[in-house]
Amino acid sequence: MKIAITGKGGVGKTTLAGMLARAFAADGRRVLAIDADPDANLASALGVPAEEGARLTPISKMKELAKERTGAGDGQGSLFRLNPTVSDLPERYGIEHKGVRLLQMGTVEQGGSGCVCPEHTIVKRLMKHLLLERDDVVIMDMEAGIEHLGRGTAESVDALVIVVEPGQRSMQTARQINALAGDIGIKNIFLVGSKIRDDADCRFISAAMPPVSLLGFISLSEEIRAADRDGESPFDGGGKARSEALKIKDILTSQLGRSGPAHEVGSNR
Ligand SMILES: Nc1ncnc2c1ncn2[C@@H]1O[C@H](COP(=O)(O)OP(=O)(O)OP(=O)(O)O)[C@@H](O)[C@H]1O
Repeated sequence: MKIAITGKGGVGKTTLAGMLARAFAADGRRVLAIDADPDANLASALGVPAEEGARLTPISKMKELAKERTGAGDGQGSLFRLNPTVSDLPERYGIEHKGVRLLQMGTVEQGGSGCVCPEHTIVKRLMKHLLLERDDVVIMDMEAGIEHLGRGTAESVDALVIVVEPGQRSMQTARQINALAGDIGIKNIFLVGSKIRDDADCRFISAAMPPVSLLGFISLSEEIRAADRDGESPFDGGGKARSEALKIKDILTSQLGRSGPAHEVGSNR
């Protein structure tokens, strides 16, 4: 099952991605969490201790690896392989925490004149590998947008979860992402309301984007704020945040069970 999480900056994407990853792992699923947002700290949201998280380097920053795998020389415009081997990278460069393997992807700008650098090639190829060839539950924490998903890989995303907070600006971003996602062939698009204070917030979000299925809500909570401060996962707190995340995971699983996955490699167990 491949799940991409996006939404406007600061709405709670990373918090949700971390808790969902932990929720699937708690079910005994093999989970790969991909940090594809340079601003995010998915490691901390997963509860990875800071010193362990510091060991992670974004794949997009591994120049030597990119050179080695693509065979690229030093010179500008030199030729290099466009289909490098990447299947070992999650195990080699990811870290494991409570059943979740975390990989930091980073982003790569395309070169000025539209040229594609070796690092970009590695990231694109790895993304394709994770979406098309891996058997895990893959949870991707993305920037506000879906630039990581090209036409070729977007079709393999089983669910795009757009996180919104109760406000016009995050809903506006959600509508834009929804339109774009439909254009590139993502079939299952869902909404999660985050930082919810009361019933009025729930009603606002429920009414704002009717064609998109709502998976549930994460309450605005002191528990989540304190977990972020202390570098812990709110999933470990055992409070409301955990139960809300488990509920969202169950609804998502049952919704996807109904519509069928976009791409199935094999059994997950
Ligand atoms: N439900 C919540 N209750 C209280 N605080 C929250 C909640 N969700 C997120 N936060 C806090 O809001 C801030 C942003 O959350 P988070 O990093 O998850 O959002 P994001 O959408 O991934 O942000 P970015 O776009 O910057 O990566 C963090 O300080 C986080 O602890």
